[in-house]
Amino acid sequence: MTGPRPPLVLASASPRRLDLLARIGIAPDRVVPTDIDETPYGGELPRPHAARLALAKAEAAAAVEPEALVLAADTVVAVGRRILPKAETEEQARACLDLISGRRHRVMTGVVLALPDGRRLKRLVETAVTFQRLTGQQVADYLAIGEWRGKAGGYAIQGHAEAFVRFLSGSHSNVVGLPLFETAQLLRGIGWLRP
Ligand SMILES: Cc1cn([C@H]2C[C@H](O)[C@@H](COP(=O)(O)OP(=O)(O)OP(=O)(O)O)O2)c(=O)[nH]c1=O
Repeated sequence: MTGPRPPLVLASASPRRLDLLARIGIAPDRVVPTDIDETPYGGELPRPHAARLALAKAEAAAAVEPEALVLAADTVVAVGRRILPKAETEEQARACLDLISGRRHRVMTGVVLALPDGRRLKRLVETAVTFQRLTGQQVADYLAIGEWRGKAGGYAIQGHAEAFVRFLSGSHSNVVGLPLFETAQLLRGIGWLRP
C-alpha cells in the first residue's frame, strides 16, 4: 500500500469481532454496524450465503466510509445444505442444539476487505466441528445460561459450549466470528499489516 495507511473500519456490531482483532493487536479506527437483511434466499447454500452477506455488510459500510479500508464478515453454521438460524428464541436454540448434537457440522465465515480504490478482497473459511451427543439435561442447562442468544447455530464456542466440542478441524477464531489467520493475510497482502 503506497501513501498513508487508510483508517480501518470494522463493519460489524459484533463485540466478538472487535475482541478477536484485539488479540492480534488490531484496533479498528471506527466501528460501523450495518443493518442488512440476513434472510437466506430460497435454496441458498451456506457458503454463498456467508459470502453474500459479508459483501453486503462491506458495501453498506463502504458507502458511508469510502476513504477507509472496510472489514466485514458473516458467520454461518450449517448442517449439510441447511443454514441454521442465529438463535433469537430458546426454541430456536434448542432446535439448533438438537440438530448438531453428536453430529459433525460446519461453520463458515465470509470475510470481505473493501478498499477505497474499489477492490473487494474475499475469503471464505470453513471449520468442521463435532459436538458430543448432548443429553436433555445438558441442553436444558446450556439454554438456561443464555449464551446462545444472537449466535449462529445457537451456541458460542468461546463459552460453556467448548465443553461439548469433541473435534474441531480448521480455524477456531473462524467459529467465534472472524478467522484471524486469513484476515491477517488479507491485511498483509495489501501492505496494511507488515508481512
Ligand atoms: C458458532 C458461533 C457463532 N458466534 C457468533 C459470531 C457472530 O457474531 C454470530 C453470527 O452472526 P453474524 O451475522 O456473523 O454477526 P453479528 O450479527 O454478531 O454482527 P454483524 O452482523 O453486525 O457483523 O454468531 C459466536 O460468537 N460463537 C460461536 O461459536
